[in-house]
Amino acid sequence: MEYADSSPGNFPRSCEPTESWSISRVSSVVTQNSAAQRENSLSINHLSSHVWSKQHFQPKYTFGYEWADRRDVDGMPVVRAVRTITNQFPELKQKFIGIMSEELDQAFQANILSNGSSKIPLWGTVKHFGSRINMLMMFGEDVANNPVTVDRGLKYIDETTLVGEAAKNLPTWLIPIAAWLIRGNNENQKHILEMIASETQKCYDTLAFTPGNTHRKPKSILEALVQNLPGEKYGGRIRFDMNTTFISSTTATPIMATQLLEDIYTHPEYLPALREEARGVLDDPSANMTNLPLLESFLVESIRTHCFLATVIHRVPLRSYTFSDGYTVPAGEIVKFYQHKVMSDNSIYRDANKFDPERFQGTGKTSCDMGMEWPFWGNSKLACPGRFHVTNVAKLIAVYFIMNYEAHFERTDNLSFQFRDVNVPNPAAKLILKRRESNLEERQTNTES
Ligand code: HEM
Repeated sequence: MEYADSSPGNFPRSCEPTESWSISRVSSVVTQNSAAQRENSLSINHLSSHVWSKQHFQPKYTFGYEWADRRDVDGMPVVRAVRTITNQFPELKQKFIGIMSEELDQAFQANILSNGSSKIPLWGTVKHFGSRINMLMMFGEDVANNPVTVDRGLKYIDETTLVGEAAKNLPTWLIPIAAWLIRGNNENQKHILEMIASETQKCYDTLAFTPGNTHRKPKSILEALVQNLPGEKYGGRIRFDMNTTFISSTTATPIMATQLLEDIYTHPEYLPALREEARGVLDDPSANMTNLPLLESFLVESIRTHCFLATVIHRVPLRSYTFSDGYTVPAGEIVKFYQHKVMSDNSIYRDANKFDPERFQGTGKTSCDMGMEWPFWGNSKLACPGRFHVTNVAKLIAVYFIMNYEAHFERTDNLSFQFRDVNVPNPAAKLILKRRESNLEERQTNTES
């Protein structure tokens, strides 16, 4: 087989051998197109995403409850709820800008230099306001504007990641001790689960008092989910779906946005053209972010070169599975699609290691594409429903920065680094910002015209 490779020695990133919890079942990494295409047409009861998720998240230890497997249902309610809210991007855009503007002003003031410019920690800043944007979309404005909940939510995500790692790497008897050391009395998780319960209750109360509300436009994924599941009030499903989606999605958009900013500000020669293209976008309530060809090309190239998840489409065969070329994966072994190899393949992308901002301009390729050469969002059956929101928000953040600030990095080395199979922004990277006075005039002209 041309690409399939189950030998740990051949992995260029550090994800594989460190998965010690699966050492007895060496992970298979599949990058061959035909193999993955076939997987696409398979029942999810054969190659299970759910079993992999359980091994990855270790819910028994991280969340304190086991997961029911419901993903066989087509049009899963949470997927529909995410799509419903994603479609409201034009209405949510000004609120997203409000959060960003408030937090960037604070970061600017807190890190101001004697010459009037400011040196902000880029990742910490974007992570915080980007996570609030995600919380607004998931739970609504009250939650996103509550600083205690936002703070506890971010701590809960970090703690869950650490407890999950501990559960995968330590002997069973040590896991509760490690979990206690990491999160103490688990106050952050309790706070978030209570918030989910009380917000859910509010949505059901609204539905009960005014049944006509089933048809009103939901203001959050939670409200859309309640409308999709009117009989689930006491079922636990809402808590499961919202908690899992919160943990897995909240910091992903800020990672993408930060890496896009890294790429833009390390290619300053493109700033005039990017600004010209983005003129008016922040003030136009109908602007939908899909008509920015240079920025789109930047984003596609940024996703391709950072490829922040080296592997995707993780599955566990429930019974042994044979790929079209004869390669058999035994039941219980993890299979994952090695997208980093595809994204950096010179036969697909000429001079693949080079960051070329214009590579995709005029090609029709977009950051939301799906397919074997663009597996970033998963395969078609379980593809990420959040992808339109994520790419819209990443572009919105980039436009906000480039229209409002001149900026450069204090140092351009190690802006992102590898941690296992993830390419993460470096928290130590600092961006030096100077306000663009000319932007005020531009915005006034745009509003007048
Ligand atoms: C950079 C950000 C993100 C990336 C890279 C990403 C990527 C993915 C991938 C690879 C999958 C799995 C596909 C598969 O296994 O075949 C997935 C599933 C999913 N994602 Fe995302 N995602 C992101 C952000 C989000 C956001 C912001 C939300 C919603 C708030 C979201 C909601 C979901 C849901 C609900 C699923 C499960 C889909 C299903 O079971 O059908 N994602 N995502």
